[in-house]
Amino acid sequence: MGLSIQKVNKIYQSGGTEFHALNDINLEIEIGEICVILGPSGSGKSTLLNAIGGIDQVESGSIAINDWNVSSLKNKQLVTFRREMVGFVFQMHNLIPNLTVYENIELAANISEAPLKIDEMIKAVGLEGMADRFPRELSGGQQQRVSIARAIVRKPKLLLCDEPTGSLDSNTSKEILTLIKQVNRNYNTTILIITHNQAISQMADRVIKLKDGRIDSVSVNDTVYEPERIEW
Ligand SMILES: Nc1ncnc2c1ncn2[C@@H]1O[C@H](COP(=O)(O)OP(=O)(O)OP(=O)(O)O)[C@@H](O)[C@H]1O
Repeated sequence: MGLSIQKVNKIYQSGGTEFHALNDINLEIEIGEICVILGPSGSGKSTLLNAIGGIDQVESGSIAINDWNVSSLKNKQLVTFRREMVGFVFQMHNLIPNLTVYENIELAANISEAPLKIDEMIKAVGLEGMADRFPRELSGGQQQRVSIARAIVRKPKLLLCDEPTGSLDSNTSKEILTLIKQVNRNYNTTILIITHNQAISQMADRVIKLKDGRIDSVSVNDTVYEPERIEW
């Protein structure tokens, strides 16, 4: 099945005027794909990601993920959908400052019926020995590792990343992308990555370009690079 988006429209109302942030978006993404979403600022990337993740409602059209018809879910079902299906990673990782690494991940694990083991998560993201540190005691890249652990501890089918390397240098970015690739491999997680960095599309199976709230192009890569081999 995978992700199927049909004729999706999103309109924002502000100050009495309407703004069409998404216009007739159609898109098919297969399970286990890494998909990069590119486009200028304001082209609708975050709006699309938030609609897919059930954070935002759309005006019309349908968004279906496996057996979930996201666009028709109501409040309580949306919460269940997000809890069972989706992990989010943002540029600003939104870790809770007065909780340790372990506790930040635990908080996410607690809302799942069968989470992965927190210690194993910490190891998997390369933070062994740092479980008791607070976010302020970590580098930006390490904080992003925690946010990835937090997103995947619930074993989401879909990992939605909004500028996950936006505030990181190129080497740290490659490490984080390598980690995201490992998540994709180990759990067959479908991954969507929003980025301004065209280079990141080298690791994608599918590249979507948005422009003015419309799909400008969709391409499928013949050659998919390992993140460490990306030419930055
Ligand atoms: N809550 C809102 N109310 C009104 N307009 C909004 C709202 N959220 C977003 N928009 C507008 O919708 C358009 C798309 O925004 P969106 O954040 O999806 O773009 P983006 O491609 O992710 O941009 P960026 O790369 O700068 O993050 C923008 O013009 C934005 O100003």
